[in-house]
Amino acid sequence: MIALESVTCRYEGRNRGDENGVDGGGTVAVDDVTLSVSDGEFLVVAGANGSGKTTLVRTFNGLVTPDAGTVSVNGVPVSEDLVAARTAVGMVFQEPRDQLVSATVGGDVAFGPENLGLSHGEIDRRVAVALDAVNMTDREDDRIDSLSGGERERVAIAGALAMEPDHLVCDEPFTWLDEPARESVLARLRELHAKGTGVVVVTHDLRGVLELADRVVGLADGRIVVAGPPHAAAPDLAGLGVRVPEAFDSAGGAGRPTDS
Ligand SMILES: Nc1ncnc2c1ncn2[C@@H]1O[C@H](COP(=O)(O)OP(=O)(O)OP(=O)(O)O)[C@@H](O)[C@H]1O
Repeated sequence: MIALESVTCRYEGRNRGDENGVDGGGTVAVDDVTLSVSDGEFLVVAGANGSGKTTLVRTFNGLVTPDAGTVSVNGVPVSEDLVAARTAVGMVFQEPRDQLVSATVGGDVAFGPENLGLSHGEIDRRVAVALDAVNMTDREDDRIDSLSGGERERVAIAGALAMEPDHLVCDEPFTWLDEPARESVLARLRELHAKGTGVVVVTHDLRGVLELADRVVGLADGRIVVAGPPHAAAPDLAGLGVRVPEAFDSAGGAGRPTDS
C-alpha cells in the first residue's frame, strides 16, 4: 500500500499565476493531499496540465520529496528506505526515451535487476517474464532505436516490471502512441491488473482507461477535488479539463473526494 498523509510539494521560483497558488514566491504543485493506494488497485489520476499529477505520483517512490507531510510504502516511510520504495513502486515516465538506457531491449529490461545484484539466472527469468507481460517475447536482441513509440513504451513498462513492483505507475503513457499502440498498452495494463499488480495511470485523456479503473481521483491546483469509482466520478471530471469518454460523461452521481 502507498499512503500519503497531508502531502504538500512546492517548487521555488515560479508562480502558478494566481494568488491562491503562490507561496513564498514558488508554486504549490501538490497541496495537502491525503491518499491511499491499495495493493492491487487500478487507480487513475486525472487532471489538466499543471494540476500536479506528475509531482504527486513522483512522491510515491521518493523521486520528489514532499515539503510537508509523509509518504509511506508498505508501512515504511519513503524517506527512511528509498530502495524499498523504488522496488515496490515501479515508474514509467511520460517520455520513455528518458528511461531507456541500453542499446537493446534485453539489456534495457535487465538493467534494474542487475542493479539489485541478482544472479544471472534470476535476471534472465525476470527479463523473460517482463517481456512476456508486454507481448514482446523473444525480442531481447532488438535494438531500442529500431522500435516504434508503442514498442518503446512497452519496453519501459517491462523494465519497471522486471523489478517485480507491487505498484506500476505510468505517467501519461499514451502521449506518443497511435490508436493501435494505445490499445496494446491498455491491454497489457489490464492483464497486469488482473494478475494482481497495482496500476496507477496518470492521464488527462481517459479514453479506454476509465473502464479499467477501480477508482479515479481528479486533481485541480494540486488538490484532490474528485474521487470515487469511475461512473460516479466521471461527470465531475469533465469540468477539470480532462477528456472523458462519452459512455461515462453522463453517468452516475457526484464523485466527492470522500474516500481518498
Ligand atoms: N521542476 C519544476 N520547477 C518549477 N515548477 C515546476 C516544476 N515541475 C512542475 N512545476 C510546476 O508545478 C505544477 C504542477 O506540475 P506537474 O508537472 O506536477 O503537473 P501535471 O498535472 O503533471 O502537468 P502535465 O500534465 O503538464 O505534466 C505546475 O504549475 C508546474 O509548472
